[in-house]
Amino acid sequence: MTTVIENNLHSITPLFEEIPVIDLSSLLDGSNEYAVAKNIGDVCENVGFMYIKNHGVPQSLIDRMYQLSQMFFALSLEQKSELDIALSGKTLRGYIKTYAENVNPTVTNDLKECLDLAKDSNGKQPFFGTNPYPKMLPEFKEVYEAYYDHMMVLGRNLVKAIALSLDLPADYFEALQKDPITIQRFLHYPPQTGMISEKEIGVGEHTDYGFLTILSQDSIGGLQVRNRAGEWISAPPIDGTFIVNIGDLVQTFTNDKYISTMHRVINAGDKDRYSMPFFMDLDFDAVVDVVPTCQSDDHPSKYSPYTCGEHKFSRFIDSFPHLSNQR
Ligand SMILES: O=C(O)CCC(=O)C(=O)O
Ligand SMILES: [Fe+2]
Repeated sequence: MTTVIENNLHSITPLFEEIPVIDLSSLLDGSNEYAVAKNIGDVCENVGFMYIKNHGVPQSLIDRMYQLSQMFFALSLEQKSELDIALSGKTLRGYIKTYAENVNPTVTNDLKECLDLAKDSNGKQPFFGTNPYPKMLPEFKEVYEAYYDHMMVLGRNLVKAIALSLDLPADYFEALQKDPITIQRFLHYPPQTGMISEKEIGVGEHTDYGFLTILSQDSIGGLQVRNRAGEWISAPPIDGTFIVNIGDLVQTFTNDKYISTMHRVINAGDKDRYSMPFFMDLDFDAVVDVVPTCQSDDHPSKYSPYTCGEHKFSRFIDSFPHLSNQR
């Protein structure tokens, strides 16, 4: 079948410098943290999206995680539904079937299915609790936990770099991230052929509403990012990299100096696409408020402080029908 994509869904192949590739080696080995941090700061100011390489996560572990993710999505709907997110109450973990979560619900039905996991804990607040695992895939838990630990280490290093880039102490955000809300999401986008309109694409346009997102995407492509000129540009896969973007919380912390950039996914073609975004936020009760280096008498704070957990939970209430009684 021929695929026809509506005009407003086209994207431009970017110049390389539009979504830069940042080498993390000298951040991770401590040899030149500040230079990498400044680089990251420039990107956060001008693009909001970057590729990172030499990130320290073993490729063999990433590959194994993809295999298990694909095996999970290949299970029957009945088997996947044993992990339905609605069964997890406020811990917000488990399987989200196609069209069950839409990030831009008035415009787009999201053609994707997800599995959301985090870290096992006995916390009582929303987002904290234990993971449901697919019992058909006994290896899943072990591989997942190793992968999650790596994402957490990488996340903390990137957060340190963001602090340094803002001329704050390297540990500035650590006090707000003792036991942060995190979500490791697994995504499956079925291919789309025929006439594609904004009414149904992989993920509708949105900004991420947390602090930091570290995304692994497979080799299929389909992620689009809106640049500062308002054009949609492709963020094609690059071997050995993750894509990092900052979310709404960083935009608040920096008084809009760093931008939380709009993006969307369209999997036009004939192959299934898989991706694995890791969302790193703050402690449930951490207060999100403009940092001292991003406000002054001439440039006062544009935001009233709010807590990370309440903000995030309210966004989830809007997205998940099983939470509608929490409004
Ligand atoms: O799958 C992707 O490439 C991006 C997914 C995304 O934007 C999200 O889950 O917030
Ligand atoms: Fe996103």
